[in-house]
Amino acid sequence: MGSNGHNLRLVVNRDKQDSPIRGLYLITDHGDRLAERVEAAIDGGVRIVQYRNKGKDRAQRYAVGEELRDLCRQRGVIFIVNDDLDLAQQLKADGIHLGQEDGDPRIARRELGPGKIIGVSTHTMEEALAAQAAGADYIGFGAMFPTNSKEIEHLVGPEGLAAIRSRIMIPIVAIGGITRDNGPRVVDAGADALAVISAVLAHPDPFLAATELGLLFNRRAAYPRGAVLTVAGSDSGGGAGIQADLKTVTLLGSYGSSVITALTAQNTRGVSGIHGVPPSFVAEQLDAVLSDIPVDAVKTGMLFSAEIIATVAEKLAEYRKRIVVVDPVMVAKGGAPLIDRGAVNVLKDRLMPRTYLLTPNIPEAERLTGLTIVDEEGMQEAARRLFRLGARNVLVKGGHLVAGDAVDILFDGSAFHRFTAPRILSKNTHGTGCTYASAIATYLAQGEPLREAVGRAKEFVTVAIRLGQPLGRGHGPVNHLLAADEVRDRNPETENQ
Ligand SMILES: Cc1ncc(COP(=O)(O)OP(=O)(O)O)c(N)n1
Ligand SMILES: Cc1ncsc1CCOP(=O)(O)O
Ligand SMILES: [Mg+2]
Repeated sequence: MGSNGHNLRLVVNRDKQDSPIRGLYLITDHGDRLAERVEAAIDGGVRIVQYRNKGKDRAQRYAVGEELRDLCRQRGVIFIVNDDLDLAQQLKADGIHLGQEDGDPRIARRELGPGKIIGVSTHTMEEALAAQAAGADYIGFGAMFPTNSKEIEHLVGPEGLAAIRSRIMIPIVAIGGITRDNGPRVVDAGADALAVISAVLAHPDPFLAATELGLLFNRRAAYPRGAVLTVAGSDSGGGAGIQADLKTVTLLGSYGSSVITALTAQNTRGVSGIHGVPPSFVAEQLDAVLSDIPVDAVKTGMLFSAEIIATVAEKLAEYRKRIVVVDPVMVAKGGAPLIDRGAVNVLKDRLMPRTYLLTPNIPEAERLTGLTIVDEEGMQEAARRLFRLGARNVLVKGGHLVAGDAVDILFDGSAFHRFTAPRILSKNTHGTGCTYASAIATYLAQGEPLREAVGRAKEFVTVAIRLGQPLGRGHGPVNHLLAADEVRDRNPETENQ
């Protein structure tokens, strides 16, 4: 029976376009709680598991393999055994992965039959061509980067993969030292799948680690690439709220959907009225979107009330959405409060622990931490405190500081990263925060690692402010359209992938 739990013969099409060998490919380690960690990784998006056990105890190897095989079958995940042909046959695995010293793929094909998957480790063009000629269904190719998981003799790098890409018609599975941060180079070099051990199985949260790595494959998807859900209020004036969010997401190349938390009667001069949406209807909107649309990133803006914040936190947990950018909107540009008093504590207690990136401005950071922030040192302390409250990453935006460049500070739990841009003196800045957070969510959904996503979003929002529209008699909106054109022109290579 195939790993999808049916009696369907797994017909492996060797053309890479139709092959199931794509995306995130997990290789097992020898650590404790292996099945538990593998299951979390599968829930996070792993679609191929390679059981790699170098132990001497054959019974133990079989027992662990059986448990993993059953898990993969239950979840419709391909189960491949490393090196050992007998073990692969005993476990009725979906395939085998052979090293250069592990036997002839032609013999493996004869033993396993046409419906099984055969992968071969390769390190050079010659080895890759030979494996392809021998009938391999895919090749492993590496190592991409240095790794502690195995003694490696060949460090070929993404450049080595790019060099063989045009001559290899079967899937290329890149391997060796791959992480969320260096993975884009490997995907951009042409890898069909990323094989990892430690980036996922040594991570304290394998679900999140697999989710982050899985997003990298959106880098090559057709436009609109990546899907972003905004959960925010409606700004009737069109400059902020879900209107700004959907303009940003769409113009930067992703698919945007929206859940509305409040209706505001608003223009460039301020907010004249607010109607909160019943929390039950916010829940209904979230169910409608998250039960159907494959949302890669969620961005939250105005959440209005404690009940709505609790509802959003519950639904993010229910649908296991972890790439969540929370823009803690509290006060409108004109000074109107956009959140009720009790809601701030609920945001800290219920939503921040589910936040991938929190993007407070100075006043919002002060309200959330009780600090008074007058300089970058104060921004760093606020970021640390907000990280300790549960936000996985914190971006404190320095636009409200009066002196010097517009500096934002990103804290990822271990290091600070500065993002600077010339301060632009303009009154047409309505929607800046919404636009910045939505741009970050969009770039994350498109497979940019966090620092790159923040850097590109900072560039986009800075241009949008510079080109802001003198619309209305108050604070005009930032210019999403011309800013998207300008940043696209500056980064043409990202548009052609
Ligand atoms: C997908 C993939 N690529 C390469 C390897 C390495 O396999 P091998 O060369 O057999 O080395 P060991 O894994 O046996 O140490 C792999 N396992 N998977
Ligand atoms: C099995 C293997 N083959 C080449 S590198 C490697 C180890 C990959 O592990 P990690 O993803 O932790 O670098
Ligand atoms: Mg081997």
